[in-house]
Amino acid sequence: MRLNSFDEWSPLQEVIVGSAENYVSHERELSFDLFFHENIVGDNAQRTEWYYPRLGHAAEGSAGTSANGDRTPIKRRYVDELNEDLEGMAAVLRSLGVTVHRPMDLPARPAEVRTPAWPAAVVPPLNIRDNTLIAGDEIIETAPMIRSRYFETQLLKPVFQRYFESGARWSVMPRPLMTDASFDLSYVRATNAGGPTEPIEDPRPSRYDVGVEMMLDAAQCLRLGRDIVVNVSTAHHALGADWLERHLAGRFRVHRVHRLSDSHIDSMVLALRPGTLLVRDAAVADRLPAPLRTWDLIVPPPPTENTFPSYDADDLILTSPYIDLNVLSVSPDTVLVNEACPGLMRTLERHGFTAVPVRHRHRRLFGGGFHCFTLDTARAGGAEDYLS
Ligand SMILES: NC(=[NH2+])NCCC[C@H](N)C(=O)O
Repeated sequence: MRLNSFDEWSPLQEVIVGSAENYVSHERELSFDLFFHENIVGDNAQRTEWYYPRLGHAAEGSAGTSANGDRTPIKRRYVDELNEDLEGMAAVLRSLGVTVHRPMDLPARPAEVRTPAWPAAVVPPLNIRDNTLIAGDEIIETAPMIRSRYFETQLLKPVFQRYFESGARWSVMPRPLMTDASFDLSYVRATNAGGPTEPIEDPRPSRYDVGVEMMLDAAQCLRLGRDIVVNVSTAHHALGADWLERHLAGRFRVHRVHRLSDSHIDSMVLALRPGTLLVRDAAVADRLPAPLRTWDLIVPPPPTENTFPSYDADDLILTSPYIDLNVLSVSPDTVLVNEACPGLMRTLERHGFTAVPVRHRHRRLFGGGFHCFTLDTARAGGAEDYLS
């Protein structure tokens, strides 16, 4: 087990696939609403066609959310089917010769954690891409932005420890106190002004307020050998990018992009091989560092509503319909794609890729696709310079 992962496309040797065991509810409180509100506003408010309104009573829940959060239950059928799909994904990866690791499962009893500033529920380690950046031979646990995900990387410890024992570096970005005042609310308030979703409640004062803190998800990053593109939309993201830049100085070049999306960029742009980007829209390239603007762009057909299961009014939709752009490359010419997206598969095949269809039904309910719920820990590529 040697940790080595510098890019998103070179031959995949080892990967962690997330777990949704005992995913019983979403906890609605400021940090959750802020993150998914941003997403739900539509990933980037400048493009109204990317709006997708929050559904059901849960939408009203954010106005009256208690300090400990409002637990919005998730139907057991969805969780069971998601776990079936995760097992199916793992089986496909193994059939392609990839070593698959899994996190510890969340126990069945409702877990709760407490910090000096707040208590929170604990959600399973599903979208493991979000809270850990693998930068070459280093595990970097990023500074979380959602209270119910604060200790999520603890469930990955057995895997991380084995990589560390094999020589990996292992760092943790400073953990935020994550009081309401830790968040820069200006962006989400500006993008919501008069928009279709409810405003974020005023932050509650706390004795632990220290001002805006660094909070940055690894899914805001795109890894390209010795270069890492980082999306920054808020002051708390910018502080996280400052830490990353300082920590990686001399090993990686960090390139900031401004508000490419509200936070995560892996359903906006992915690099499928050197010189080729999969993008939601050709205009995305204009927001990227100059060397990437000359790369070939693959723009799949826009998603259609019948691509997704129909849901009830009380089911919380957590992603845009563009979530299936969130593919996973197992090599520079082979990509795992949601089997419900024949248009995307055909588009990739026209560009010379092998598209491997994999079932993943409820990606909109759990906030992520194939790239989100995997963490590629060993690929063949190295710290190449793809941007010169
Ligand atoms: N690593 C992740 N969880 N990425 C998911 C990004 C989903 C994106 N906000 C969308 O709504 O399409």
